[in-house]
Amino acid sequence: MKILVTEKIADQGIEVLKKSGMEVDVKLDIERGELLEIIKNYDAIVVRSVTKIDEEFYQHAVNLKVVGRAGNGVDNIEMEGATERGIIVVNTPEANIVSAAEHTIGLLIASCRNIPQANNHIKNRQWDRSGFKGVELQGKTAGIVGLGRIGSLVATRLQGFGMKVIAYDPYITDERFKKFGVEKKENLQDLVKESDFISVHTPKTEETFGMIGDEEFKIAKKGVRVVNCARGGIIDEDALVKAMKENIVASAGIDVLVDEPNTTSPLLDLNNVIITPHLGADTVEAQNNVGVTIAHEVLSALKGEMVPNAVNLPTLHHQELEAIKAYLQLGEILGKLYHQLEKEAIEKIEIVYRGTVAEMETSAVTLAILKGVFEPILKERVNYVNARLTAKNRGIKVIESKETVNGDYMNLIRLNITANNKVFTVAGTVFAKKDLRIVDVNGFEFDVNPTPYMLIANNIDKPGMIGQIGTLLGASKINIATMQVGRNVKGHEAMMVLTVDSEVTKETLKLISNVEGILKIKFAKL
Ligand SMILES: NC(=O)C1=CN([C@@H]2O[C@H](COP(=O)(O)OP(=O)(O)OC[C@H]3O[C@@H](n4cnc5c(N)ncnc54)[C@H](O)[C@@H]3O)[C@@H](O)[C@H]2O)C=CC1
Ligand SMILES: O=C(O)CCC(=O)C(=O)O
Repeated sequence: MKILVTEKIADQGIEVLKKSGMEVDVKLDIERGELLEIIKNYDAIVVRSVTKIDEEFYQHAVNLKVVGRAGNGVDNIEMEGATERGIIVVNTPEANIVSAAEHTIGLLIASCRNIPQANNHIKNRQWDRSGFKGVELQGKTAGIVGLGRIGSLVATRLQGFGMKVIAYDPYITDERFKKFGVEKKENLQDLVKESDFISVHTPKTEETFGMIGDEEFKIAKKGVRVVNCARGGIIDEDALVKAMKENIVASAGIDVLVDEPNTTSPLLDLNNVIITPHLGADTVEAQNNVGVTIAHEVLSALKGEMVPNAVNLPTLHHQELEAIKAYLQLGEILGKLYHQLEKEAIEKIEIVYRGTVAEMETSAVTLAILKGVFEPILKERVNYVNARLTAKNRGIKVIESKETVNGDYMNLIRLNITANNKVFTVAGTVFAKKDLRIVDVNGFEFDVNPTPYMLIANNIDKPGMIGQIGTLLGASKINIATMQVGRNVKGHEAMMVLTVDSEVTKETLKLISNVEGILKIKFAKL
Protein backbone atom coordinates (compact mmCIF):
# COMPACT_ATOMS: atom_id res chain seq x y z
CA MET A 1 0.00 0.00 0.00
CA LYS A 2 1.11 3.59 -0.61
CA ILE A 3 1.17 6.49 1.82
CA LEU A 4 1.62 10.15 0.87
CA VAL A 5 2.95 12.64 3.42
CA THR A 6 2.32 16.26 2.41
CA GLU A 7 3.51 18.15 5.47
CA LYS A 8 6.56 17.85 7.71
CA ILE A 9 6.27 15.19 10.37
CA ALA A 10 9.06 13.89 12.61
CA ASP A 11 11.61 11.59 10.96
CA GLN A 12 10.77 8.93 13.56
CA GLY A 13 7.20 8.89 12.23
CA ILE A 14 8.40 8.43 8.63
CA GLU A 15 10.67 5.61 9.86
CA VAL A 16 7.74 3.81 11.49
CA LEU A 17 5.76 4.03 8.23
CA LYS A 18 8.67 2.79 6.12
CA LYS A 19 9.57 -0.06 8.48
CA SER A 20 6.05 -1.41 8.08
CA GLY A 21 6.87 -2.21 4.46
CA MET A 22 4.55 0.44 3.03
CA GLU A 23 5.68 2.62 0.15
CA VAL A 24 6.01 6.13 1.56
CA ASP A 25 6.30 9.30 -0.55
CA VAL A 26 7.09 12.55 1.23
CA LYS A 27 6.09 15.53 -0.92
CA LEU A 28 6.23 18.66 1.21
CA ASP A 29 4.80 21.86 -0.27
CA ILE A 30 3.10 19.92 -3.07
CA GLU A 31 0.93 22.14 -5.31
CA ARG A 32 -2.83 21.56 -5.05
CA GLY A 33 -3.13 20.62 -8.74
CA GLU A 34 -0.41 17.98 -8.49
CA LEU A 35 -1.94 16.62 -5.27
CA LEU A 36 -5.32 16.15 -6.96
CA GLU A 37 -3.63 14.46 -9.89
CA ILE A 38 -1.60 11.92 -7.92
CA ILE A 39 -3.81 11.19 -4.92
CA LYS A 40 -5.60 8.37 -6.79
CA ASN A 41 -2.40 6.33 -6.38
CA TYR A 42 -2.45 6.42 -2.59
CA ASP A 43 -4.18 4.45 0.18
CA ALA A 44 -3.41 6.97 2.93
CA ILE A 45 -2.38 10.60 3.29
CA VAL A 46 -0.70 12.24 6.27
CA VAL A 47 -1.26 15.99 6.67
CA ARG A 48 -0.97 18.74 9.27
CA SER A 49 -3.09 21.89 9.22
CA VAL A 50 -2.32 23.25 5.74
CA THR A 51 -3.45 20.57 3.26
CA LYS A 52 -7.16 21.01 2.54
CA ILE A 53 -9.00 17.70 2.49
CA ASP A 54 -12.33 18.66 0.95
CA GLU A 55 -14.99 17.30 -1.42
CA GLU A 56 -12.90 18.10 -4.51
CA PHE A 57 -10.00 16.20 -2.96
CA TYR A 58 -12.16 13.16 -2.16
CA GLN A 59 -13.45 13.03 -5.72
CA HIS A 60 -9.88 12.46 -6.89
CA ALA A 61 -8.86 10.22 -3.97
CA VAL A 62 -10.56 7.13 -5.32
CA ASN A 63 -8.34 4.62 -3.51
CA LEU A 64 -7.92 6.52 -0.26
CA LYS A 65 -8.69 4.64 2.95
CA VAL A 66 -7.11 6.78 5.65
CA VAL A 67 -6.48 10.47 6.34
CA GLY A 68 -3.94 10.93 9.12
CA ARG A 69 -3.93 14.38 10.72
CA ALA A 70 -0.59 14.77 12.47
CA GLY A 71 -1.98 17.03 15.17
CA ASN A 72 -5.16 17.94 16.95
CA GLY A 73 -7.61 20.26 15.11
CA VAL A 74 -9.32 18.71 12.07
CA ASP A 75 -10.90 21.87 10.63
CA ASN A 76 -8.92 21.40 7.38
CA ILE A 77 -10.62 18.03 6.86
CA GLU A 78 -14.19 17.74 5.57
CA MET A 79 -15.57 14.91 7.68
CA GLU A 80 -18.84 14.01 5.96
CA GLY A 81 -17.13 13.26 2.66
CA ALA A 82 -14.72 10.93 4.44
CA THR A 83 -17.43 9.06 6.34
CA GLU A 84 -19.62 8.61 3.26
CA ARG A 85 -16.72 7.00 1.44
CA GLY A 86 -15.62 4.89 4.40
CA ILE A 87 -12.38 6.87 4.73
CA ILE A 88 -11.16 6.77 8.29
CA VAL A 89 -9.81 10.04 9.69
CA VAL A 90 -7.34 9.73 12.55
CA ASN A 91 -5.59 12.43 14.55
CA THR A 92 -3.34 12.73 17.60
CA PRO A 93 -5.42 14.78 20.02
CA GLU A 94 -3.23 14.22 23.07
CA ALA A 95 0.21 14.38 21.50
CA ASN A 96 0.75 18.15 21.34
CA ILE A 97 -1.50 19.55 24.05
CA VAL A 98 1.27 20.28 26.55
CA SER A 99 3.15 22.26 23.91
CA ALA A 100 0.01 24.20 22.96
CA ALA A 101 -0.70 24.96 26.62
CA GLU A 102 2.88 26.09 27.24
CA HIS A 103 2.81 28.27 24.10
CA THR A 104 -0.38 29.89 25.40
CA ILE A 105 1.35 30.72 28.67
CA GLY A 106 4.35 31.97 26.70
CA LEU A 107 2.18 34.27 24.60
CA LEU A 108 0.40 35.56 27.69
CA ILE A 109 3.57 36.36 29.63
CA ALA A 110 5.40 37.72 26.60
CA SER A 111 2.51 40.05 25.82
CA CYS A 112 2.00 41.11 29.45
CA ARG A 113 5.71 41.95 29.78
CA ASN A 114 6.31 43.28 26.24
CA ILE A 115 9.16 40.83 25.84
CA PRO A 116 9.28 40.71 22.01
CA GLN A 117 9.04 44.50 21.76
CA ALA A 118 11.80 45.00 24.31
CA ASN A 119 13.89 42.36 22.58
CA ASN A 120 13.56 44.17 19.25
CA HIS A 121 14.42 47.44 20.95
CA ILE A 122 17.70 46.29 22.42
CA LYS A 123 18.66 44.36 19.29
CA ASN A 124 18.38 47.70 17.51
CA ARG A 125 21.27 48.75 19.82
CA GLN A 126 19.06 50.93 22.07
CA TRP A 127 18.78 50.97 25.85
CA ASP A 128 15.67 52.85 26.90
CA ARG A 129 13.93 51.11 29.77
CA SER A 130 10.78 53.20 29.57
CA GLY A 131 7.77 52.17 27.55
CA PHE A 132 7.86 48.45 28.34
CA LYS A 133 6.13 48.40 31.71
CA GLY A 134 4.07 45.24 32.05
CA VAL A 135 1.58 43.71 34.47
CA GLU A 136 1.77 40.74 36.82
CA LEU A 137 -0.38 37.66 36.54
CA GLN A 138 -0.62 37.05 40.28
CA GLY A 139 -3.92 38.04 41.83
CA LYS A 140 -5.64 38.55 38.45
CA THR A 141 -8.59 36.65 37.00
CA ALA A 142 -8.02 34.45 33.96
CA GLY A 143 -11.06 33.51 31.87
CA ILE A 144 -10.70 30.26 29.93
CA VAL A 145 -13.16 29.61 27.13
CA GLY A 146 -13.28 25.85 26.53
CA LEU A 147 -12.08 23.73 29.45
CA GLY A 148 -11.04 20.73 27.34
CA ARG A 149 -7.63 19.13 27.11
CA ILE A 150 -5.59 22.29 26.48
CA GLY A 151 -7.88 24.69 28.37
CA SER A 152 -7.54 22.60 31.53
CA LEU A 153 -3.73 22.40 31.22
CA VAL A 154 -3.63 26.19 30.84
CA ALA A 155 -5.94 26.59 33.84
CA THR A 156 -3.73 24.56 36.19
CA ARG A 157 -0.61 26.34 35.01
CA LEU A 158 -2.18 29.78 35.54
CA GLN A 159 -3.26 28.74 39.05
CA GLY A 160 0.45 28.12 39.63
CA PHE A 161 1.00 31.83 39.00
CA GLY A 162 -1.50 32.69 41.73
CA MET A 163 -4.34 33.60 39.36
CA LYS A 164 -8.03 33.03 39.95
CA VAL A 165 -9.27 30.91 37.05
CA ILE A 166 -12.83 31.01 35.76
CA ALA A 167 -14.11 29.16 32.70
CA TYR A 168 -17.02 28.98 30.29
CA ASP A 169 -17.72 25.61 28.71
CA PRO A 170 -21.38 24.59 28.56
CA TYR A 171 -20.54 21.11 27.26
CA ILE A 172 -18.69 19.67 30.21
CA THR A 173 -19.83 18.49 33.62
CA ASP A 174 -19.64 20.45 36.85
CA GLU A 175 -17.26 17.71 38.10
CA ARG A 176 -14.68 18.74 35.53
CA PHE A 177 -14.77 22.36 36.76
CA LYS A 178 -14.38 21.08 40.32
CA LYS A 179 -11.58 18.71 39.35
CA PHE A 180 -9.49 21.63 38.08
CA GLY A 181 -10.52 24.03 40.84
CA VAL A 182 -12.01 26.35 38.22
CA GLU A 183 -15.06 28.54 38.82
CA LYS A 184 -17.81 27.78 36.33
CA LYS A 185 -19.41 30.66 34.41
CA GLU A 186 -22.89 29.97 33.09
CA ASN A 187 -22.45 32.29 30.14
CA LEU A 188 -19.73 33.91 28.09
CA GLN A 189 -20.80 37.42 29.07
CA ASP A 190 -20.12 36.79 32.78
CA LEU A 191 -16.70 35.40 31.93
CA VAL A 192 -15.84 38.38 29.73
CA LYS A 193 -16.99 40.93 32.34
CA GLU A 194 -14.89 39.40 35.13
CA SER A 195 -11.67 38.49 33.30
CA ASP A 196 -8.39 40.39 33.30
CA PHE A 197 -7.07 37.86 30.76
CA ILE A 198 -9.09 35.78 28.31
CA SER A 199 -7.71 32.71 26.58
CA VAL A 200 -9.76 30.70 24.07
CA HIS A 201 -9.38 26.92 23.78
CA THR A 202 -12.37 25.70 21.81
CA PRO A 203 -12.38 24.05 18.40
CA LYS A 204 -13.44 26.25 15.49
CA THR A 205 -17.14 25.60 15.01
CA GLU A 206 -20.07 27.65 13.73
CA GLU A 207 -20.79 28.55 17.34
CA THR A 208 -17.24 29.50 18.36
CA PHE A 209 -16.15 31.35 15.21
CA GLY A 210 -16.23 35.03 16.20
CA MET A 211 -17.54 34.25 19.68
CA ILE A 212 -15.35 37.01 21.13
CA GLY A 213 -16.35 39.99 19.00
CA ASP A 214 -17.58 43.59 19.18
CA GLU A 215 -20.32 42.81 21.73
CA GLU A 216 -17.91 41.04 24.06
CA PHE A 217 -15.29 43.80 23.84
CA LYS A 218 -18.01 46.32 24.76
CA ILE A 219 -18.51 44.60 28.14
CA ALA A 220 -14.90 43.54 28.74
CA LYS A 221 -12.74 45.19 31.41
CA LYS A 222 -10.74 48.09 30.01
CA GLY A 223 -7.19 46.82 29.61
CA VAL A 224 -8.18 43.17 29.18
CA ARG A 225 -5.50 40.97 27.63
CA VAL A 226 -6.37 38.17 25.25
CA VAL A 227 -4.71 35.06 23.84
CA ASN A 228 -5.74 32.87 20.93
CA CYS A 229 -3.67 29.73 20.54
CA ALA A 230 -6.63 27.67 19.34
CA ARG A 231 -7.99 28.59 15.90
CA GLY A 232 -8.01 31.81 13.90
CA GLY A 233 -11.21 33.83 14.21
CA ILE A 234 -12.49 32.49 17.54
CA ILE A 235 -11.53 35.98 18.62
CA ASP A 236 -12.90 38.02 15.72
CA GLU A 237 -9.89 39.63 14.05
CA ASP A 238 -11.56 42.90 12.95
CA ALA A 239 -13.19 43.37 16.34
CA LEU A 240 -9.86 42.75 18.02
CA VAL A 241 -8.06 45.35 15.90
CA LYS A 242 -10.82 47.86 16.73
CA ALA A 243 -10.79 47.06 20.46
CA MET A 244 -7.01 47.42 20.56
CA LYS A 245 -7.13 50.76 18.79
CA GLU A 246 -9.75 51.90 21.32
CA ASN A 247 -7.44 50.77 24.16
CA ILE A 248 -10.02 48.28 25.44
CA VAL A 249 -7.61 45.43 24.83
CA ALA A 250 -4.16 46.13 26.26
CA SER A 251 -2.37 43.26 24.57
CA ALA A 252 -2.99 40.20 22.48
CA GLY A 253 -1.00 37.02 22.04
CA ILE A 254 -1.95 35.31 18.80
CA ASP A 255 -0.73 32.04 17.29
CA VAL A 256 -3.45 31.41 14.74
CA LEU A 257 -5.19 33.46 12.04
CA VAL A 258 -8.30 32.90 9.96
CA ASP A 259 -6.26 32.74 6.76
CA GLU A 260 -2.99 30.90 7.03
CA PRO A 261 -0.30 31.39 5.93
CA ASN A 262 -0.75 35.12 6.40
CA THR A 263 1.66 38.03 6.21
CA THR A 264 -0.84 40.83 5.63
CA SER A 265 -3.19 40.72 8.63
CA PRO A 266 -3.83 44.19 10.14
CA LEU A 267 -2.97 42.59 13.50
CA LEU A 268 0.66 42.55 12.35
CA ASP A 269 0.67 46.36 12.36
CA LEU A 270 -0.25 46.70 16.02
CA ASN A 271 2.66 47.03 18.41
CA ASN A 272 0.88 45.44 21.34
CA VAL A 273 -0.02 42.30 19.41
CA ILE A 274 2.58 39.59 19.67
CA ILE A 275 2.14 36.94 17.09
CA THR A 276 3.63 33.60 16.08
CA PRO A 277 3.01 31.70 12.82
CA HIS A 278 0.98 28.78 14.25
CA LEU A 279 3.78 27.43 16.41
CA GLY A 280 1.71 26.10 19.30
CA ALA A 281 2.66 22.51 18.59
CA ASP A 282 6.13 23.23 17.31
CA THR A 283 8.34 21.61 19.90
CA VAL A 284 10.72 18.68 19.60
CA GLU A 285 8.60 16.66 22.02
CA ALA A 286 5.24 17.39 20.45
CA GLN A 287 6.44 16.76 16.92
CA ASN A 288 8.12 13.44 17.81
CA ASN A 289 5.05 12.42 19.74
CA VAL A 290 2.68 13.48 16.96
CA GLY A 291 4.78 11.92 14.17
CA VAL A 292 5.18 8.51 15.79
CA THR A 293 1.59 8.39 17.04
CA ILE A 294 0.09 9.27 13.66
CA ALA A 295 2.29 6.72 11.90
CA HIS A 296 1.06 3.90 14.15
CA GLU A 297 -2.54 5.04 13.82
CA VAL A 298 -2.44 5.24 10.03
CA LEU A 299 -0.92 1.75 9.87
CA SER A 300 -3.59 0.31 12.22
CA ALA A 301 -6.35 1.98 10.24
CA LEU A 302 -4.94 0.63 6.96
CA LYS A 303 -5.05 -2.85 8.49
CA GLY A 304 -8.75 -2.29 9.18
CA GLU A 305 -8.27 -2.21 12.94
CA MET A 306 -10.22 -0.05 15.36
CA VAL A 307 -8.07 3.01 16.15
CA PRO A 308 -8.43 4.90 19.43
CA ASN A 309 -8.20 8.36 17.87
CA ALA A 310 -10.42 7.88 14.86
CA VAL A 311 -12.33 11.13 14.46
CA ASN A 312 -15.27 9.71 12.51
CA LEU A 313 -15.72 6.75 14.86
CA PRO A 314 -16.87 6.50 18.48
CA THR A 315 -14.24 8.07 20.75
CA LEU A 316 -12.32 5.38 22.55
CA HIS A 317 -9.43 5.87 24.92
CA HIS A 318 -6.64 3.28 24.93
CA GLN A 319 -7.95 1.64 28.12
CA GLU A 320 -11.50 1.41 26.77
CA LEU A 321 -10.18 -0.06 23.54
CA GLU A 322 -8.16 -2.65 25.47
CA ALA A 323 -11.26 -3.59 27.45
CA ILE A 324 -13.46 -4.13 24.38
CA LYS A 325 -10.85 -5.52 21.96
CA ALA A 326 -11.98 -9.13 22.35
CA TYR A 327 -15.63 -8.11 21.90
CA LEU A 328 -14.75 -6.29 18.69
CA GLN A 329 -13.26 -9.54 17.35
CA LEU A 330 -16.18 -11.63 18.60
CA GLY A 331 -18.76 -9.20 17.18
CA GLU A 332 -17.09 -9.19 13.76
CA ILE A 333 -16.96 -13.01 13.69
CA LEU A 334 -20.61 -13.37 14.70
CA GLY A 335 -21.59 -10.86 12.03
CA LYS A 336 -19.50 -12.61 9.36
CA LEU A 337 -21.37 -15.86 9.85
CA TYR A 338 -24.71 -14.60 8.52
CA HIS A 339 -23.99 -14.09 4.85
CA GLN A 340 -21.84 -17.21 4.75
CA LEU A 341 -24.64 -19.40 6.09
CA GLU A 342 -27.71 -17.61 4.71
CA LYS A 343 -28.53 -15.80 1.47
CA GLU A 344 -31.71 -13.85 2.30
CA ALA A 345 -31.61 -10.04 2.24
CA ILE A 346 -31.53 -8.68 5.79
CA GLU A 347 -34.38 -6.53 7.08
CA LYS A 348 -33.42 -6.14 10.72
CA ILE A 349 -30.40 -6.77 12.93
CA GLU A 350 -31.04 -6.96 16.65
CA ILE A 351 -27.95 -6.92 18.82
CA VAL A 352 -28.31 -7.92 22.46
CA TYR A 353 -25.45 -7.29 24.85
CA ARG A 354 -25.83 -9.25 28.06
CA GLY A 355 -23.91 -9.44 31.35
CA THR A 356 -20.58 -7.62 31.83
CA VAL A 357 -20.33 -6.51 28.20
CA ALA A 358 -23.63 -4.67 28.64
CA GLU A 359 -21.89 -2.38 31.16
CA MET A 360 -19.25 -1.34 28.62
CA GLU A 361 -19.21 1.28 25.86
CA THR A 362 -20.41 -0.98 23.05
CA SER A 363 -20.99 1.42 20.14
CA ALA A 364 -17.73 0.30 18.53
CA VAL A 365 -18.71 -3.36 18.99
CA THR A 366 -21.91 -2.66 17.08
CA LEU A 367 -19.81 -1.23 14.26
CA ALA A 368 -17.63 -4.35 14.31
CA ILE A 369 -20.74 -6.56 14.06
CA LEU A 370 -22.11 -4.54 11.13
CA LYS A 371 -18.70 -4.57 9.43
CA GLY A 372 -18.69 -8.36 9.87
CA VAL A 373 -22.22 -8.73 8.49
CA PHE A 374 -21.42 -6.88 5.27
CA GLU A 375 -17.83 -7.94 4.68
CA PRO A 376 -18.62 -11.29 3.00
CA ILE A 377 -20.69 -9.47 0.36
CA LEU A 378 -19.04 -6.03 0.16
CA LYS A 379 -15.44 -6.94 0.98
CA GLU A 380 -13.24 -3.90 1.66
CA ARG A 381 -16.00 -1.46 0.70
CA VAL A 382 -17.30 -1.72 4.25
CA ASN A 383 -15.32 -0.74 7.32
CA TYR A 384 -15.86 0.63 10.83
CA VAL A 385 -16.46 4.12 9.47
CA ASN A 386 -19.24 3.40 7.01
CA ALA A 387 -20.73 0.21 8.53
CA ARG A 388 -23.70 2.00 10.08
CA LEU A 389 -24.30 4.08 6.97
CA THR A 390 -24.11 0.90 4.88
CA ALA A 391 -26.89 -0.68 6.98
CA LYS A 392 -28.97 2.49 6.68
CA ASN A 393 -28.49 2.76 2.93
CA ARG A 394 -29.60 -0.85 2.55
CA GLY A 395 -32.75 -0.11 4.56
CA ILE A 396 -31.69 -2.38 7.42
CA LYS A 397 -32.95 -1.55 10.88
CA VAL A 398 -30.30 -1.92 13.59
CA ILE A 399 -31.59 -2.29 17.14
CA GLU A 400 -29.26 -2.53 20.10
CA SER A 401 -30.30 -3.53 23.59
CA LYS A 402 -28.58 -4.30 26.84
CA GLU A 403 -29.45 -6.81 29.56
CA THR A 404 -27.29 -6.57 32.63
CA VAL A 405 -28.41 -9.96 34.03
CA ASN A 406 -26.03 -12.91 33.56
CA GLY A 407 -27.51 -16.00 31.95
CA ASP A 408 -25.35 -19.09 31.50
CA TYR A 409 -22.43 -16.82 30.62
CA MET A 410 -20.80 -13.85 32.33
CA ASN A 411 -21.05 -11.98 29.03
CA LEU A 412 -22.88 -12.69 25.83
CA ILE A 413 -23.45 -11.04 22.46
CA ARG A 414 -26.46 -12.32 20.57
CA LEU A 415 -27.49 -11.36 17.03
CA ASN A 416 -31.03 -11.92 15.81
CA ILE A 417 -31.02 -11.24 12.09
CA THR A 418 -34.43 -11.07 10.43
CA ALA A 419 -34.72 -11.83 6.72
CA ASN A 420 -37.74 -12.95 4.76
CA ASN A 421 -39.79 -13.66 7.91
CA LYS A 422 -37.10 -15.94 9.32
CA VAL A 423 -34.78 -15.13 12.20
CA PHE A 424 -31.17 -16.28 12.14
CA THR A 425 -29.56 -16.25 15.57
CA VAL A 426 -25.97 -16.52 16.63
CA ALA A 427 -24.39 -15.84 20.00
CA GLY A 428 -20.90 -15.75 21.44
CA THR A 429 -19.02 -15.06 24.62
CA VAL A 430 -15.52 -14.10 25.75
CA PHE A 431 -13.80 -16.20 28.41
CA ALA A 432 -10.87 -14.89 30.47
CA LYS A 433 -10.89 -11.55 28.61
CA LYS A 434 -9.61 -12.99 25.32
CA ASP A 435 -10.90 -16.50 24.54
CA LEU A 436 -13.72 -16.22 22.03
CA ARG A 437 -16.48 -18.80 21.84
CA ILE A 438 -19.47 -19.25 19.55
CA VAL A 439 -22.09 -20.72 21.87
CA ASP A 440 -25.25 -20.78 19.79
CA VAL A 441 -26.17 -20.98 16.12
CA ASN A 442 -29.89 -20.96 15.36
CA GLY A 443 -30.75 -22.47 18.74
CA PHE A 444 -28.09 -25.24 18.62
CA GLU A 445 -25.70 -24.94 21.51
CA PHE A 446 -21.93 -25.20 21.08
CA ASP A 447 -18.67 -24.18 22.68
CA VAL A 448 -16.61 -23.49 19.57
CA ASN A 449 -13.38 -21.54 19.50
CA PRO A 450 -13.75 -19.78 16.12
CA THR A 451 -10.90 -20.32 13.65
CA PRO A 452 -10.30 -18.94 10.15
CA TYR A 453 -11.92 -21.95 8.41
CA MET A 454 -15.14 -23.55 9.60
CA LEU A 455 -17.65 -26.00 8.19
CA ILE A 456 -21.21 -25.80 9.43
CA ALA A 457 -23.65 -28.55 8.53
CA ASN A 458 -27.31 -29.23 9.26
CA ASN A 459 -28.05 -32.92 9.24
CA ILE A 460 -30.48 -35.58 10.40
CA ASP A 461 -29.41 -36.83 13.81
CA LYS A 462 -28.56 -40.43 12.92
CA PRO A 463 -25.51 -42.72 13.18
CA GLY A 464 -22.66 -42.42 10.67
CA MET A 465 -22.97 -38.76 9.72
CA ILE A 466 -19.74 -37.65 11.40
CA GLY A 467 -17.78 -40.57 9.94
CA GLN A 468 -18.90 -39.84 6.39
CA ILE A 469 -17.98 -36.17 6.56
CA GLY A 470 -14.62 -37.10 8.12
CA THR A 471 -13.91 -39.58 5.31
CA LEU A 472 -14.73 -37.07 2.56
CA LEU A 473 -12.62 -34.34 4.12
CA GLY A 474 -9.77 -36.81 4.65
CA ALA A 475 -9.92 -37.81 0.98
CA SER A 476 -9.62 -34.10 0.08
CA LYS A 477 -6.59 -33.80 2.41
CA ILE A 478 -8.41 -31.45 4.78
CA ASN A 479 -7.45 -31.84 8.40
CA ILE A 480 -10.23 -31.47 11.00
CA ALA A 481 -9.04 -29.51 14.04
CA THR A 482 -12.19 -29.74 16.20
CA MET A 483 -15.70 -30.99 15.80
CA GLN A 484 -18.87 -30.43 17.78
CA VAL A 485 -22.45 -31.50 17.37
CA GLY A 486 -25.42 -29.60 18.68
CA ARG A 487 -28.87 -31.14 18.76
CA ASN A 488 -32.08 -30.23 20.47
CA VAL A 489 -34.16 -33.40 20.12
CA LYS A 490 -32.65 -36.88 19.67
CA GLY A 491 -33.31 -38.22 16.15
CA HIS A 492 -34.35 -34.86 14.72
CA GLU A 493 -32.18 -32.19 13.11
CA ALA A 494 -28.66 -31.61 14.40
CA MET A 495 -25.94 -29.14 13.57
CA MET A 496 -22.24 -29.93 13.21
CA VAL A 497 -19.52 -27.32 13.49
CA LEU A 498 -16.06 -28.36 12.35
CA THR A 499 -12.96 -26.22 12.46
CA VAL A 500 -10.56 -27.22 9.71
CA ASP A 501 -6.98 -26.31 8.87
CA SER A 502 -7.44 -25.27 5.25
CA GLU A 503 -9.99 -24.05 2.74
CA VAL A 504 -12.68 -26.46 1.61
CA THR A 505 -13.29 -26.44 -2.14
CA LYS A 506 -16.73 -26.24 -3.74
CA GLU A 507 -16.23 -29.80 -5.08
CA THR A 508 -15.69 -31.21 -1.59
CA LEU A 509 -18.72 -29.28 -0.30
CA LYS A 510 -20.77 -30.77 -3.13
CA LEU A 511 -19.64 -34.30 -2.22
CA ILE A 512 -20.60 -33.71 1.42
CA SER A 513 -23.94 -32.21 0.49
CA ASN A 514 -24.74 -35.39 -1.48
CA VAL A 515 -24.41 -37.55 1.66
CA GLU A 516 -27.79 -38.83 2.67
CA GLY A 517 -29.00 -37.03 5.79
CA ILE A 518 -27.01 -33.84 5.15
CA LEU A 519 -29.56 -31.04 4.89
CA LYS A 520 -27.20 -28.15 4.33
CA ILE A 521 -23.44 -27.63 4.42
CA LYS A 522 -21.63 -24.28 4.38
CA PHE A 523 -18.00 -23.26 4.53
CA ALA A 524 -17.33 -20.05 6.49
CA LYS A 525 -14.12 -17.99 6.42
CA LEU A 526 -13.70 -15.85 9.53
N1 LIG B 1 -1.97 26.45 18.12
C1 LIG B 1 -1.73 25.17 17.94
O1 LIG B 1 -0.70 24.81 17.38
C2 LIG B 1 -2.68 24.17 18.45
C3 LIG B 1 -4.00 24.48 18.54
N2 LIG B 1 -4.90 23.54 18.96
C4 LIG B 1 -6.29 23.93 19.05
O2 LIG B 1 -6.63 24.16 20.42
C5 LIG B 1 -8.05 24.03 20.56
C6 LIG B 1 -8.37 23.20 21.79
O3 LIG B 1 -7.91 21.89 21.64
P1 LIG B 1 -8.24 20.76 22.73
O4 LIG B 1 -8.14 21.33 24.08
O5 LIG B 1 -7.44 19.59 22.39
O6 LIG B 1 -9.77 20.49 22.40
P2 LIG B 1 -10.83 19.74 23.32
O7 LIG B 1 -11.81 19.15 22.39
O8 LIG B 1 -10.15 18.87 24.30
O9 LIG B 1 -11.51 20.94 24.12
C7 LIG B 1 -12.31 21.88 23.51
C8 LIG B 1 -13.34 22.34 24.54
O10 LIG B 1 -14.10 23.39 23.97
C9 LIG B 1 -15.43 23.28 24.46
N3 LIG B 1 -16.34 24.02 23.62
C10 LIG B 1 -16.84 23.68 22.40
N4 LIG B 1 -17.69 24.63 21.97
C11 LIG B 1 -17.74 25.57 22.92
C12 LIG B 1 -18.44 26.79 23.06
N5 LIG B 1 -19.27 27.23 22.10
N6 LIG B 1 -18.25 27.52 24.16
C13 LIG B 1 -17.41 27.11 25.13
N7 LIG B 1 -16.71 25.96 25.08
C14 LIG B 1 -16.88 25.20 23.98
C15 LIG B 1 -15.67 21.79 24.45
O11 LIG B 1 -16.73 21.44 25.31
C16 LIG B 1 -14.33 21.24 24.93
O12 LIG B 1 -14.33 21.04 26.32
C17 LIG B 1 -8.54 23.46 19.25
O13 LIG B 1 -9.06 24.50 18.48
C18 LIG B 1 -7.30 22.91 18.61
O14 LIG B 1 -7.42 22.85 17.22
C19 LIG B 1 -4.49 22.30 19.36
C20 LIG B 1 -3.16 21.95 19.30
C21 LIG B 1 -2.16 22.85 18.82
O1 LIG C 1 1.66 22.25 13.89
C1 LIG C 1 0.60 21.84 13.43
O2 LIG C 1 0.53 20.88 12.67
C2 LIG C 1 -0.70 22.48 13.88
C3 LIG C 1 -1.00 22.11 15.26
C4 LIG C 1 -2.41 22.35 15.53
O3 LIG C 1 -2.91 23.42 15.38
C5 LIG C 1 -3.22 21.24 15.96
O4 LIG C 1 -2.67 20.17 16.23
O5 LIG C 1 -4.42 21.45 16.05
